[in-house]
Amino acid sequence: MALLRLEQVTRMVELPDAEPLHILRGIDLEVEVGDHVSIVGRSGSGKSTLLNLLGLLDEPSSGRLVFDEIPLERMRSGQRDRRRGRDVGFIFQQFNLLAGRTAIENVMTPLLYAPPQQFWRRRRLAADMLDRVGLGSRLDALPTQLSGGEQQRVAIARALVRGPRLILADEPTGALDVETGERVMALLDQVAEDSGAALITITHDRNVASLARRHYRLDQGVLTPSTAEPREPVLAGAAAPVAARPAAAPLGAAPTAATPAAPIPNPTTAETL
Ligand SMILES: Nc1ncnc2c1ncn2[C@@H]1O[C@H](COP(=O)(O)OP(=O)(O)OP(=O)(O)O)[C@@H](O)[C@H]1O
Repeated sequence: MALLRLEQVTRMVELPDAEPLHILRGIDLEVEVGDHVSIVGRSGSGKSTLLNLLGLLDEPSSGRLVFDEIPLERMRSGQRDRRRGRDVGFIFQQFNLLAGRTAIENVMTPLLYAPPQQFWRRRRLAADMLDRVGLGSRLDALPTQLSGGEQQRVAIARALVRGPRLILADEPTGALDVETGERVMALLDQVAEDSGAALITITHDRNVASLARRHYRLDQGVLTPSTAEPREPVLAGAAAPVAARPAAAPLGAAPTAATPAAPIPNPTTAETL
């Protein structure tokens, strides 16, 4: 089933005393439930602009965007905000964790609208999610006490705690070294798949892109399907090459056949919080 469909979507901005700037041109994209899509593009190709549309943060200048069978133009802004809060999880290059808040407090943030009496339930959901990304023993660590890879795993837990149907990862490994980035990406791919979420990874890193099942290239606002580019050779001392779906076990709590995954918080449960 198509979770997200873009049909001939454009995005244009009017500039004072200049020609309009056509940032996105006739974008067609369909993302299924459980899909993993990579979008690769150079700086200035329109990636952030596209991400804002995919995340229901912005509207197309023309064309149609349909989320979960509902055309964007038929959603009122409050409905769109609720959809975004409930169904879309964002992961950014710079983690964007709240300084001075512990790992578990950060992961609980998307659940904060819940009534105060549900505090322990929210805490349990957040703790389960942190356990799932291998940080079950670091619940009370502050961001400054965590490595870059660990901070990104907290950000992944935060993005997934409400059981979103779509995860948008914008250069998710951009602030990490090659080895840590590959392991974090493998984990993200795995938890997204386990929770049945669609994952769209926007990146300039072809190794990160190679994990996706479908590949696109964005060039001057034009999106075209592409094949996976060959992976970069791995430098001496860096991580061993990973397969298309590498095991994330070294991170700690990733599932294996012998040790099944901790349950992903049930979206419907999280939704009712
Ligand atoms: N509101 C705006 N007004 C004017 N120009 C804009 C606006 N938004 C984006 N642009 C321009 O549109 C182009 C695409 O911007 P966008 O931020 O989407 O690129 P990007 O691929 O995300 O780049 P990067 O990888 O460097 O972040 C850029 O040339 C940018 O300067």
